[in-house]
This record gives sequence, structure tokens and C-alpha cells, in this order.
Amino acid sequence: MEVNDTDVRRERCDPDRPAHPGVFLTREAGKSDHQPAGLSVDFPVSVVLPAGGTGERTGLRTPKQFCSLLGRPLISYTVQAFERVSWIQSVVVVVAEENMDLMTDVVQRFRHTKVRAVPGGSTRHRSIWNGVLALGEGEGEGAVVIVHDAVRPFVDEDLLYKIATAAKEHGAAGAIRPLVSTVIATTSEGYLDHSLERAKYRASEMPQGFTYDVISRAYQRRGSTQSFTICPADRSPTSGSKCSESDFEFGTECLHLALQYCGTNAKLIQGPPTLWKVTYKRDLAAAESIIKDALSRSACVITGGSASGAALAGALREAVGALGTELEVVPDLRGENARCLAKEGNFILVSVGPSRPSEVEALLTELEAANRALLHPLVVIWVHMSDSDELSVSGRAAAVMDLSSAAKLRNILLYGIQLHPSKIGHMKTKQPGSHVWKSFYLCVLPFDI
Ligand SMILES: Nc1ccn([C@@H]2O[C@H](COP(=O)(O)OP(=O)(O)OP(=O)(O)O)[C@@H](O)[C@H]2O)c(=O)n1
Ligand SMILES: O=C(CO)[C@H](O)[C@H](O)COP(=O)(O)O
Repeated sequence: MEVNDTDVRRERCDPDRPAHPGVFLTREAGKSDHQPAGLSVDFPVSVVLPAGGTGERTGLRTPKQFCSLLGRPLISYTVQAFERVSWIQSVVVVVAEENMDLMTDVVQRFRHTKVRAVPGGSTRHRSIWNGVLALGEGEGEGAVVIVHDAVRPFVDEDLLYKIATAAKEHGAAGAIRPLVSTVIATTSEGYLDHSLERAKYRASEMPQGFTYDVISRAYQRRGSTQSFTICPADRSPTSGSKCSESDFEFGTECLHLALQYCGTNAKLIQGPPTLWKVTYKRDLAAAESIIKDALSRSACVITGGSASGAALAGALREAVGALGTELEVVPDLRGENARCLAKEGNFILVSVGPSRPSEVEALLTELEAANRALLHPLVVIWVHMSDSDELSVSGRAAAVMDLSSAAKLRNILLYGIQLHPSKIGHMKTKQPGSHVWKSFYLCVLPFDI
């Protein structure tokens, strides 16, 4: 999926206009290698992810948060988005009682480390409140709680930081987006009653952040005798009233509860278009394609150290660079180059001359040891250029096919491409994108797909 520059520019000029839904970056669970330099907070931050819904609007039997995107449940992507942020201490995922085992399995399979699952309630507000209660007062004074729908997987650290620090300062903060459609009120007979001036309103999105004091008091039930200290952000709560059963049953907005019952005016922060919530079945397909797109944006090319391998890799880099994919070329994965193992992206192994499936085997072993195919399928392409007339019908092709079948069981998709120099022509002397590169693509022979 391409982000159209014009859309992005337009959004920058006119914040009231929504643009393209955008892209996101994934990282491995528990790792924070992408962390923008210097982001840290000096107060505890925990997260509540409500994931206790049934996803009725998708029309699917499986709740959307457990639907699989590239072999991994949606909830795992959302958890990962928080887990990779070093200054977030813990994540409470709230799931329906009957899905507790499923969630435990997700946590184990994808090796999530900061996560705890607790049972949800019959509505979103009840689930969120259960999550806040599970955090407990142990969170302590001054702690910030971020609430985020489990079905909004594309949230980045920058925004989380802005929300957390604004919540700390103002008591509550929430992400907003410009409205896509005008909001109108209807009469009970189904006629237009009035319409709202679109530019004055915003869509309330997630994440939202609260000091622990504010969120705890916002959810205090009527009739509850528990007392809370008054937090600094407190101004004029509505005549001492507390959250009603009707709020718990029909409410859709935590920021509203903070305003109504703590007198806290949330600070609003415009977030990126990627905050959109997976609601319908088509959103699952869109989320998967965004993930796929992000995963195919970069790859590491390993040349084996030969000059011919490096030349082939260089030509490949220029060609795919023109298509928007970034290639990092290294001779091997030793020493400094081992950093490529920790980076997002796929792998291309280039070899020129005699075929050596053992090189491929060694790479697969390294990738497996680094857990590179744990969170999503990893693509490895072996590009082999050989003068030999014998192209694919050979013992070595069979060997690669065996490797490919074994790799597939480990979530690695191995593809083999054999190039024959006589069919490629003067590849090195031609510009990327020229007819020679077209023939590069045309003369590939897959060992196994
Ligand atoms: N009793 C509930 C209902 C909803 N949620 C969570 O709140 C988030 C946003 O809600 P929504 O998109 O409405 O999810 P569902 O209620 O599952 O969807 P639907 O309304 O289509 O049934 C989701 O992560 C959902 O799992 C929850 O934790 N507990
Ligand atoms: O945007 C939100 C809060 O501001 C919520 O995600 C939204 O209200 C959830 O509503 P629903 O569960 O009905 O989709």
C-alpha cells in the first residue's frame, strides 16, 4: 500500500482533513530498538487493553482481536506495540472469561513478557474498569494509565509519549482525528433534526491516558463508599456524583467520565490516521495488507563477500530501491553486521558461481536462532547466478526444495531464483528500470514457491 505524498501534504496543511490511513512499523516483541532517541518518563506508566468484546460487527465467530493476520492474532500486534516501549512497565489485557486460555496461549506463543490477562465485563466500560482495578492502587500516586482498544494495532511510541506526558500534566489526555463525515442528529421519525458544524468537532480515538487517581475516581460507582484523594487536576466535578449503571452500560467515552465525575478537561492531541479501529471484516483485510506492506519495505542482502556477489547485490538494490524497498547490503552476518538480524525486514542471499545450498542452510539456522520468524513469516530469497547450462533440473534444486519445505514449518518462506548470465545480458552496465531489468525478472526460475 502506497502512502500518497499529496495526501500527506494535504493533511499537514489542513488538519481538519483526513488523509491516507498510513503505514506502521513492526518490531519484535520485547525489543525497543526503534525507540526515538531520548524518550523516557519519570513516572510509572501502565496500560489497559480492553479486549473483552465479541466483535459482532465483523460477522465472524472469532472475536476480531483473536483473528489471525499473517498467522498471528491481532491482539498480539497491539500488545507488541506497547511491549516494545521501554518506559511502559506493564500491560493488562482484559478478555472475556471464555477467552482467558486463548489469551494465555497467545502470550506464551509469541513470548510477550509485560502482559497479564484479566477477565472482562459485559460492556467496554466494565472491562476497562476491571483492568484498572487489576492494576491496583499499587500503581501509586502519580502513575499514569494508558487505555487503548486492543483492536487498534497501529499505535506508535511518539503518540504514546505525548498522551502519557499530557495525562500526567492535565489528569487526562486523548487522541483525536478530524471527522470523515458530518455528524447529524435525526428525529425519532427518521428526519434530519440538525447537523453539526464539522470543523468544530473531532472523532475521539485511542489511546487515552489518565493519572491513576483520575481514572479510578471517574469509574467510582454510585453507592460506592470508597474514598479517593483529590488529584491536582481536579476542578469542579458534577455535584459530587459518581458513575452510574447507565454509564457502565451505554457509555462510549472514558474522557467524558473524567470530565463528568472528576471535572478533568482532557488535553486533546491529534493522532495519525493509523489509529483507526478494526470494526468490520474488511478492516481485518486492510490491517493485514498494512502489515504486509510494512514487512516488505526492507531487506538485508548477504553477498558472501565476493566482488561478483556485491555487484549483483548493488544492481538489485538500485532496482528495488526504485520500487520503494530499501536493501542493506552486507557480506555476512558476523560482527557488526549481526545488527541485521535484529532489524525488521526479509533476507536475500546472493551467490555467484557454484551452487552451495549449505550457505542457505546456515542462514536459515542463524535466523531461527535469532527468533526472526517468531512474530510473522519471514521471506528468504536465494538469488543464485551460475554459468551452468543446467538450470533447475538437478540435485541441487531438489536440495533447496527440501530446505524450503523444512523452513516453511518454521515460518520461513524460502524462495530460490536462478539467474543465467547469458540471458541477463549486460546487467551491470544498464540502468535500473531499463529493459534489462525487465528481463532480469523474466528469466528467474523459482526452485520452489
Ligand atoms: N464487553 C466488552 C466490549 C468491548 N471491549 C473491547 O473494546 C474495544 C473496542 O470495542 P468494539 O470495537 O466495539 O469491539 P466489540 O464490542 O468487540 O465489537 P462489536 O461492537 O462489533 O461487537 C475492543 O477491543 C473490544 O474487545 C471489551 O473489552 N469488553
Ligand atoms: O473511540 C472510542 C472512545 O473514544 C472507543 O474506541 C469507541 O467509543 C468504542 O466504541 P464501540 O465499542 O461502540 O465501537
